[in-house]
Amino acid sequence: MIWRPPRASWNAPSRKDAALTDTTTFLATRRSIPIPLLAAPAPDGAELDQILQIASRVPDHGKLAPWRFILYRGDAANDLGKALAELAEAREGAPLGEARQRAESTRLSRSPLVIAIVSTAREHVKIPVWEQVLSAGAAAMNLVTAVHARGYGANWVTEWIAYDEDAKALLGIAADEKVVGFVHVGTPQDAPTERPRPDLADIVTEARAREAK
Ligand SMILES: Cc1cc2nc3c(=O)[nH]c(=O)nc-3n(C[C@H](O)[C@H](O)[C@H](O)COP(=O)(O)O)c2cc1C
Repeated sequence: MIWRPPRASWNAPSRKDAALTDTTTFLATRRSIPIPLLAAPAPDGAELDQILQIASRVPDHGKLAPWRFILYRGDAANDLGKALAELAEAREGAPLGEARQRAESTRLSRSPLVIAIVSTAREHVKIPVWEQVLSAGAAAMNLVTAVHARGYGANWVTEWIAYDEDAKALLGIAADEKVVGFVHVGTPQDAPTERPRPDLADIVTEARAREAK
């Protein structure tokens, strides 16, 4: 069933409460979908534009927009997969086995759409690079959330191609840019199983006032 985002009305307290409940349930139950379960269709046109708009609507100290998105789909995804397989083969100096050949050549076409989130953070007089990178992470998470909110599934991976300069160049990513993630997008063919989540007791502490002298 497609989860439809509530139309929040922030002026009416009763509607607001209802909207927040729905949003909370959505956020509390969202899960990544394994890539093999992401089939066509993927969002496109105005729906994809809306997802990308939401991804770019994130906290961004200094309004630098220190991130960008690249879409891989269709013939381009197939062709770039072949190029990645050739690169892997050249690296290893021997023909890839059948399974490996398939894995590399379908790296960007296992799902109907892959969206790279690229950090374009650079030194700035006021805004630390760290904060620019954090904003890019927020953009990636907003993208994942928006995809799920539209009733599709997403999975955020990096894999070797995120850290290999030759692979990055093939994919249109400059040496001074960093891959935040490749988000695979499609229509879930099955519900994912839940995974263990951290215990709040392990990750939350309460700050205490200093001891009185
Ligand atoms: C930056 C980043 C990189 C990741 N790279 C990979 C990866 O290369 N391969 C992989 O199997 N999972 C990777 N993951 C984890 C998947 O996204 C994983 O399916 C996800 O953590 C599931 O979380 P969820 O159940 O909250 O959706 C990565 C996660 C992050 C945040």
